[in-house]
Amino acid sequence: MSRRISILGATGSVGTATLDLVGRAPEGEFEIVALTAHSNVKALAELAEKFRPEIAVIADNAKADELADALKGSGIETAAGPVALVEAASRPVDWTMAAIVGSAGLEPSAAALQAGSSLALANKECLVCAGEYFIDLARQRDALILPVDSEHNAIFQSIYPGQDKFIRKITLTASGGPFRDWPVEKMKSVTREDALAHPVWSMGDKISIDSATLMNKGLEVIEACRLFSLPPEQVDVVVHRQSVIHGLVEYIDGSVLAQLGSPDMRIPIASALSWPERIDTPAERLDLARIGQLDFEAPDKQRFPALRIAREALLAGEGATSALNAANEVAVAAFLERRIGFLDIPRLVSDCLEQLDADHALPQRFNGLEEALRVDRLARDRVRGQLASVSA
Ligand SMILES: NC(=O)C1=CN([C@@H]2O[C@H](COP(=O)(O)OP(=O)(O)OC[C@H]3O[C@@H](n4cnc5c(N)ncnc54)[C@H](OP(=O)(O)O)[C@@H]3O)[C@@H](O)[C@H]2O)C=CC1
Ligand SMILES: CC(=O)[C@@H](O)[C@H](O)COP(=O)(O)O
Ligand SMILES: [Mn+2]
Repeated sequence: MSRRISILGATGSVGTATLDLVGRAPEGEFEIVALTAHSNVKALAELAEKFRPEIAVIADNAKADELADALKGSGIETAAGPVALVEAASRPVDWTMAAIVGSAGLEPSAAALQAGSSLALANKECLVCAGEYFIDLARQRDALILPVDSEHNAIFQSIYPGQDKFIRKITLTASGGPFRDWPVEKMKSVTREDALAHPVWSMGDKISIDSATLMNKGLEVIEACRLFSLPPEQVDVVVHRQSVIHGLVEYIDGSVLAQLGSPDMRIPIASALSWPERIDTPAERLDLARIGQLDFEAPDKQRFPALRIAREALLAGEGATSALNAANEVAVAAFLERRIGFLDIPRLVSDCLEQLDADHALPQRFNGLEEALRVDRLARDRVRGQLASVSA
């Protein structure tokens, strides 16, 4: 009996890694319902021709005709625009990979859960922006959220069934990013290319910049608190440059269980795709003797303020974490467009949060997705205003 699956963000780093695994599965194992992208029609059409989904959706309305032309005569339905994206994500499937980047993934990922699909959640922004909503929705729909973010998948694999109540703390590892050994003076003038050169993982642009500022780890602390229902003080971060250990769970008896693996996203994706079973992957196997040494150090809060800013937002509640994420997305995009410096990213985020907090615009907890999206828009407008004044 084949499993019906959809991949939201099919053309991205996680999306293509997911399809690599799907392509290695036995014939008939999976029936692909929807593949989606934002604007990369060529890549989406090529994937659609290869994997034969029911529907291929491009989120950018302006690309509707280009996609329809690219798949003309293929027998594959095409659609465009945010409404079509949510519709496609709502189609009844057993399993959905949520691999759209940013808060753009909120509505389609929620639609998949609403339709009762298991949600393989790579899109950490869903939980950063509206974590309580997603957790409640999964409970209401009796749907599973399977963490794909490598650290959270590691924690998920290390929690023995029924023993979550015995957890003393969890630890997320961080590679430290490309600037882990750089003096702050040198960090002032890093280029887009420097920041995208992640020392360990090959990822999409946005998360690569987040890893360089350590905002990724801040987002992951928020993601972990909401996913595993833990208070911030029970979620630790340690810089571990080899990124061999991805996450650790310390229990009240002193036992620490961890998940290790080579830095290949196909391992956590496979874990979510096959759970509660396991499947083979082409990921390189660990050779600890060759690796030789594993290093650990505390994150440097002076050079990397983003982790502290994220933890402060977490304590302030969902309004602050949604605004943090939105402000960060706008600032990262501005850096990638070479409009601001690298160290401006955390500063813009912090300034935006201070302003919105002063305006009492940030609720402690959202009543629904619409409220989260309203705060998202508010924060984006605020940072765009700051950027306009900087570049004026
Ligand atoms: N890459 C990794 O190793 C990891 C990623 N993650 C998380 O997974 C998610 C995806 O990351 P990653 O694969 O690196 O991202 P990529 O940038 O590589 O891919 C993003 C995907 O989302 C699509 N997309 C972008 N913007 C929109 C939009 N506005 N509406 C609809 N679709 C959109 C892109 O389409 P198009 O190609 O047309 O632009 C692409 O398919 C992120 O939330 C990230 O934090 C978590 C852990 C590891
Ligand atoms: C692969 C993955 O899960 C990424 O989130 C990765 O962890 C980013 O690297 P950092 O540990 O440097 O943030
Ligand atoms: Mn991660």
